[in-house]
Amino acid sequence: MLDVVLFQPEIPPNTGNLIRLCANTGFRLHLIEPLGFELDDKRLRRAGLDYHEWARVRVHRDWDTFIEAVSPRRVFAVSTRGRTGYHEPAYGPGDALVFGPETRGLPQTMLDALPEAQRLRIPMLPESRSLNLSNACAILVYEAWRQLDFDGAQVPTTGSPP
Ligand SMILES: C[S@@+](CC[C@H](N)C(=O)[O-])C[C@H]1O[C@@H](n2cnc3c(N)ncnc32)[C@H](O)[C@@H]1O
Repeated sequence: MLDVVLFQPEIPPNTGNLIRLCANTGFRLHLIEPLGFELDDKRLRRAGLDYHEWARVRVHRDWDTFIEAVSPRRVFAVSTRGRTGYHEPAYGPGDALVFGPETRGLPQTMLDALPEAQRLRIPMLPESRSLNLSNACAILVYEAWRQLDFDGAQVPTTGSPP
């Protein structure tokens, strides 16, 4: 399966949504400190997460610690400053999808360290600023999972009886 990485997330409900997204798709979720909230923040708890939904969440002290612990196959930085459409890569197990903090986005140094093909952008109309973090992440997760034929899921097939 793939790894979703939230780099220094700031807003609890976004992280809450993404804990649930990852629990529902089997993607692993990594949070890179510093976080803009405590993990027991009541705004995070308000997301109503069950115990099992926390099972795939790991917190890392910093970016280097994450790289050392996980050794991702490839890193894809997802950014409004990306140059490659998010639908273009052929995703595979072990790839990491990295998303930036809500107010700042990913550091330019992180983007500069990656080849253009690993800096991904979700199309928007001209003059748009950005999507919400959890929406952007859901788009990427479902594209990657679709490419993996929704591995592990029960997928309804067209024409089957109700
Ligand atoms: C609210 S946005 C950050 C906005 C920040 N000013 C920027 O330009 O990156 C939070 C995160 O969502 C993701 N994101 C939002 N819209 C995106 C888009 N159109 N293409 C790629 N990533 C996007 C990125 O990971 C971004 O760091």
